[in-house]
Amino acid sequence: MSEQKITIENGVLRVPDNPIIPFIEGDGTGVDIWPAAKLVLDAAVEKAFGGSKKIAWKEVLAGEKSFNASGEWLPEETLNAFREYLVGIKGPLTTPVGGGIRSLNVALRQELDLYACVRPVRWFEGTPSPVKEPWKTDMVIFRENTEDIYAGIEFQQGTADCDKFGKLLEEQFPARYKKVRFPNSAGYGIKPVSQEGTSRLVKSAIDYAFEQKKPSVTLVHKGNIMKFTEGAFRDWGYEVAREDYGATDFEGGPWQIIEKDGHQVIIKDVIADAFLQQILLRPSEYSVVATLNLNGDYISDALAAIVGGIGIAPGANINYISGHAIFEATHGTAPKYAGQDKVNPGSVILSGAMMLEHLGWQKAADLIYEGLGKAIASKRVTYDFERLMEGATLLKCSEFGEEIVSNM
Ligand SMILES: NC(=O)C1=CN([C@@H]2O[C@H](COP(=O)(O)OP(=O)(O)OC[C@H]3O[C@@H](n4cnc5c(N)ncnc54)[C@H](OP(=O)(O)O)[C@@H]3O)[C@@H](O)[C@H]2O)C=CC1
Ligand SMILES: O=C(O)CCC(=O)C(=O)O
Ligand SMILES: [Mg+2]
Repeated sequence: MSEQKITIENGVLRVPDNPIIPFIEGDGTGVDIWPAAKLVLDAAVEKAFGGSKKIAWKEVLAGEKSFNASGEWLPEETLNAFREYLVGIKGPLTTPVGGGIRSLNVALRQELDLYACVRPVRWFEGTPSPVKEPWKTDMVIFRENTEDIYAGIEFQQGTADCDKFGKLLEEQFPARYKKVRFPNSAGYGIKPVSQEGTSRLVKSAIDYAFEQKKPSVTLVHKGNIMKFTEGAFRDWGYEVAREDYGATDFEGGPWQIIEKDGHQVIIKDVIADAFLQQILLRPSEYSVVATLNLNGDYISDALAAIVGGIGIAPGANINYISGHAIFEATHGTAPKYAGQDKVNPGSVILSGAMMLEHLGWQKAADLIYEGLGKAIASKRVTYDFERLMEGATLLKCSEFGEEIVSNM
């Protein structure tokens, strides 16, 4: 078997039996999680395909490991590897609050134009949950990944640039400038939201809903307040449903309905704050969720908490057109646990299972779901679950990986 690149032809991935897959170990708990995840992914592929398929892992550096080695946080070589090999996976990377480097996670998404952050939220039987009926939460978040305030256009209070920007506002847009409550001590952030960015994200959510036979796509926004960004997201979302999918008014509108190949998908919308209470009160009304970058960040952690926490919340950053994808957990580096072989490796493992599905290696992904499900059901779990379960056995991060493998 020779190591080969994954390629894309006419929008279809061509996956060799021994694909080269770049990975970033990650900062903080990355050193604990990555080896456990690799063990599980390799074992699942081996078991599913009896040795006829195998991932050729290629380590690429980013974050603290890279900075210590070369003085660079995100080397061009790493970006080029993800560009060249199309599909990769990563552990979490640190982002300092306030000053310092901007998020490397966000930079990777922007550099590769990975416009859809796809985060499925499902409950595994036996997982401890703060709600009474966690099985009713079964959603997939499509978070716009390249725009919104994550574009990083900010002006720091007290700098010459900030003064210049304030002056521009004052001179060119005096009525709006008057609305700035404390102009002499304000910093500013800009929130770009475009029709192109919205349309491609909402399309990927609608396509997914048809592929997976889901009943609805809900556009989550705060369009009552931010009319020309969040409100425009809603309007453009409905527009793409009508213009690209032939959607028609549902019960008089603005909700829409699309019918295709014997399946119906309702396109609806909800304001973000109402949505955050409804996911606790009426979760079964929501299925696929399309939303902007910041809303999606908040919503993914909130939904993860309902089904067991960010320790088992997976994700993928995908450009459905170019074929580029980087799979990664929803959680961060959890620095207080770094190097303790303690945290739950489930998020990166399930992100890896999503990657295997993306490669068309469903059999291997299913083995991971089976192994993880059985490990949780037998109450042999890491600290985050053990502390909430009665009669559970506490496992280390590495032991939980081994437990999944032995349950495949
Ligand atoms: N995509 C990425 O790489 C991301 C990176 N980050 C970065 O990570 C750093 C730390 O961020 P922070 O806000 O503390 O968020 P984290 O997600 O790292 O941690 C918050 C809490 O979540 C729980 N948690 C996190 N990971 C796991 C796990 N694997 N298993 C079980 N529980 C887990 C822990 O809860 P408890 O204390 O209850 O045990 C932890 O204290 C920051 O630099 C941030 O910018 C953040 C999010 C995503
Ligand atoms: O990049 C970061 O530090 C945070 C990213 C994040 O919170 C997320 O991807 O959910
Ligand atoms: Mg987040």
